[in-house]
Amino acid sequence: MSAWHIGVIGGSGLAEGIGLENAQEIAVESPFGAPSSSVTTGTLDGVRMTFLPRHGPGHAIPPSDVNYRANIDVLKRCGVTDIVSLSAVGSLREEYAPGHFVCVDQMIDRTEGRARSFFGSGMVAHLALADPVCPRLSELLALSAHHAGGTVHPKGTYIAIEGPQFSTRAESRMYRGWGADVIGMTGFPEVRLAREAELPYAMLAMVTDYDAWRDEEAGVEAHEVFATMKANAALARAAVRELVRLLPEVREASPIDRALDGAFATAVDRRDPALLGRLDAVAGRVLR
Ligand SMILES: CSC[C@H]1O[C@H](OP(=O)(O)O)[C@H](O)[C@@H]1O
Ligand SMILES: Nc1ncnc2[nH]cnc12
Repeated sequence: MSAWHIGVIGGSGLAEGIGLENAQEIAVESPFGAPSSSVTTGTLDGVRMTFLPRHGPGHAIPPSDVNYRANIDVLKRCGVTDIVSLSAVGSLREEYAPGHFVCVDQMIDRTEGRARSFFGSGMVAHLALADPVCPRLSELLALSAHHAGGTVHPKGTYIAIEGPQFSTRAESRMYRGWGADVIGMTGFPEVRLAREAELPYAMLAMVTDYDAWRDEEAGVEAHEVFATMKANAALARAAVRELVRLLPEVREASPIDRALDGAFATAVDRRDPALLGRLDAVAGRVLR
């Protein structure tokens, strides 16, 4: 049992932050390179919160160039216990309309060539990812978004594409056929890395468009995403404020807090000391 410390990763249209009290901006270094930005740390209703804009100040970093490893490492170094991702998504279902929230529960990875693990040669780790999202945090998030006045879908399968271009109609229809409900460009490898860092992760996805699968309509364009996000950013911030009110006073342990237990394949005498050094925050609990 411990205190909550929620890390919020703000996506498109949410770089300005979530209105923290006693806010302090801190530049935190990571052995995995430069994070998207300095973090803003503070409180909301007495709960410790740390905010990081995924695409950096002024949205200068595209999805393929976000240093997801540094971002997660930095949040871990700040003492974050759980991560909430705020993300703009396209909808692949008629009933998930622009302006609605989706609390994603399953995810499909179509990204390419992004650094997707903190581990590697000299320290091999295999973690379970059958349920990529933390059910406890995701349920609380769905309730918070509902309390904030949003229309919320408590489940949905998210597919991450490499981007930066949006999908063709054929791709969009194929993803529907695969069972995906919403589409974005940033959920992977973020969710993989959060799990490796033993941080429960939930995504509050905000539907901004219908992607490209509807025959009678033009495909999504970026200005549509930005306009919908602008209109709904206040609702997303309100959902985060509601989340803080709904959190149980004490944080019960989650199985994800121990995700690295039993995950290491590499014999102790074959481990790479340089890599182990970089893992001081992410895997500090087990390697100390
Ligand atoms: C601006 S349209 C595409 C852009 O929006 C989403 O970003 P985020 O997930 O950070 O909210 C999507 O993944 C793309 O990066
Ligand atoms: N249609 C879409 N495809 C990929 N990422 C998105 N982010 C918002 N809308 C999107």
